[in-house]
Amino acid sequence: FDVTVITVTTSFVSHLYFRNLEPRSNLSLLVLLIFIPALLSIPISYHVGYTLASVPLAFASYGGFLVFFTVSYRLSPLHPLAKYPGPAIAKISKWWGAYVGGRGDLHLYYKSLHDRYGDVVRVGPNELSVCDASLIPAVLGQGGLPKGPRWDGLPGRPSLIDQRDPILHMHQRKPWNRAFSSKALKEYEVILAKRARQLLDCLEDRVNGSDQQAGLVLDMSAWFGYFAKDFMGDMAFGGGFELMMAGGSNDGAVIGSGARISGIFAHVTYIIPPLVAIVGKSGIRDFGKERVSHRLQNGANRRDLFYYLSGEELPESERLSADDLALEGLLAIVAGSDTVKGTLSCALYYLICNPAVYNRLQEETDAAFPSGEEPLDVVKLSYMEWLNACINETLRLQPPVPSGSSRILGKGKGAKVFGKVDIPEETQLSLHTYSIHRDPRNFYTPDAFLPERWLSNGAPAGEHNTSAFFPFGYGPTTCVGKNLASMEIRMLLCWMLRRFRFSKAPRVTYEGWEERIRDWNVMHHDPLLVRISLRE
Ligand code: HEM
Repeated sequence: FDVTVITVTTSFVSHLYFRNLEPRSNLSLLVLLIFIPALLSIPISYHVGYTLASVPLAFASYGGFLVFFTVSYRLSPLHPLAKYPGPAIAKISKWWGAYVGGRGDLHLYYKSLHDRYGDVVRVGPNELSVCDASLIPAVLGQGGLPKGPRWDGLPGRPSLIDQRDPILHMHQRKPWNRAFSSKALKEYEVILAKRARQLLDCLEDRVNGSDQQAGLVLDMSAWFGYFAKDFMGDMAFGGGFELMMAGGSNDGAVIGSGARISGIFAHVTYIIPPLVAIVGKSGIRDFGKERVSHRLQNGANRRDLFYYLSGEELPESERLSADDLALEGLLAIVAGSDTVKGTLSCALYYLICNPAVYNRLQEETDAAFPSGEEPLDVVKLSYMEWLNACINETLRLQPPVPSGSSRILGKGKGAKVFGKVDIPEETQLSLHTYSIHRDPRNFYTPDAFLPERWLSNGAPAGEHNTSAFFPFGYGPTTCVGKNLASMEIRMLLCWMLRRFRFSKAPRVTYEGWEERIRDWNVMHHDPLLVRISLRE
C-alpha cells in the first residue's frame, strides 16, 4: 500500500470516533492521538528513508487529515445537529466555548447568538443552547434530562452539584434537603444574624474612623464577599475563615479563586482528569479536609449544615467519610458565597443607580422595622413586597449562574423531542437563563430595571411570565440553598438600609459596570465602589 493511502485511511477511521462528539475517554485519546501516529511513523520512515523526520511527518499528516475529516463532518449536512443554526467555529469544537468561557462574556455571547439565530442555537459539535421558557418543566423537571458535564469537578466521588446520575443524585441530596428544611433554616437564623451584625459593625467602624465631611468610599462587593464566605464557613465547617475580621486576607479567600479556570473547563471537562494527573492533587481538598477535622474536633454549639451533611444523628456506617464531607462543605462555600455576594452587589448597584427605587425601599424598611429594631423577623422580611420585588428584578437581570446548568441525553436513551427541539442521543442542551430572563416574550422591556413588574398591584401592563424566571434552576436539581440565600439577601439588604445611606461615589464611573459582569459559571464582577454614611 502507498503510505499516503494508509495515513488517509487511518485518519478517516479515527475521525469516526471524533466526528460527532468531543472526546470521552482518555485511553481512547491516547491511542488515537499518540499511539496510532507513532505507529504510522514506521511505514513513513521506510518511505522517506529518514527516521528522524518520519515522526513529525506522521503526526502532522495523520493529525491534519483527522482534523480535516472531523471538521468537514461537523460542518456537513450529515451531522445529526446540522439543521440547527450557529456559528461555524462553535460547531467545530467546544474549545471555542472554552475560549469565550475564559473571556467571561459567555452569557452575552449566547444572548447575541439567540438574537441572531433564534431560539435554538448549536453552540458545540453536539450541544444546543435553547431560549424557550416553555421547555423548562420538560427539560429540567421530574423525568427531564439528567445533568450534563458542565459542573464536572475533580476526579473521584462527585459532590452533589456534579453528581450526574439521577438516582445517586437523589440519595446524595437527602441530607442537603434535611439541612435546608424549614426547621433547620430556623436554627440558622441566629448564625446568620450574628454574621450580618458583624458586617454592619465592621462597616460602621470604618465609617466612624473616616473623615465624616468627605464621606467614606468602600468596595461593598468585597465586603459582601467576606460576609458570605464567613457565613458559609460557619455553616459548612463550624467557622474559622474570619475574612471580615481580617479585612479580606485569610485562608478562606482561596476558595473560589479559580473562577476563570472553571469558566474554561466547564466546556472541556474531559481535560480535568489528565490535568489533575499531571499537576498533582488539588490543594483545595486538603484545605477542606483540614476544616473537617477541625470541626470534628471542636464540635459546634448548634446544628449547622455540617451537622446534617455529616449525619451526626446517623449510625457510623451510614456517615460520609472526611474526604466526602470536605467536598460537600467546599461545594456549599463555592455555591453559596459568590452567588449571594453577586446578588447583593448587583442589588446595591441597581439601588444607587435608581434613587426612586432606593427611596421607596428605604420607606418600606423604615416602616417594617422602626428605629432600633433589628430586621431579624424573617417572616416579615418575606412579606416585604418592594424588597422582594427589588431582589427578584436583580436576579432576573443578573442571574448569578448566568448560563444555567447543562443537561445531556445519554447514550442508549433514543432520540427525544422537546417542543420544537428534537435531539439525538448524546446531545447536550442548556436552557439559557440569561437569554430567557431578557426575552421580551417573557418580560416587558426586558433590559430595564423595573421592580414594579413584580408587584401584585400596580405592575405596568405588558408581558410578565413568572414561569420564565428560574435563577435558582428548576426541578430535582434546583438550588438546594435557595431559601437560605433568600433569607440572607433580604436580611442583609434591609439591615444595611436601616443603618446606612449608600450613594454613588464621586469620580467613579458606574457606566458599563453591568456589562463587565463575567460569567465564569457563577457571576464575577468588578469592585463596587460606593459612598457610605451613617443615617441619623
Ligand atoms: C442567589 C443565590 C443563589 C443562586 C442564584 C443559586 C443558583 C443555583 C443554580 C442555578 C444551581 C444549579 C441548579 C441545577 O444544576 O439545576 C444551584 C445549585 C446548587 N446550589 Fe445554589 N444558588 C444560590 C445560593 C446558594 C446557597 C446559599 C447555597 C448554600 C449552600 C447553594 C447551594 C447549592 C447547591 C448545593 C447546589 C447543587 C444542587 C444539586 O445539584 O442538587 N446555593 N444553585
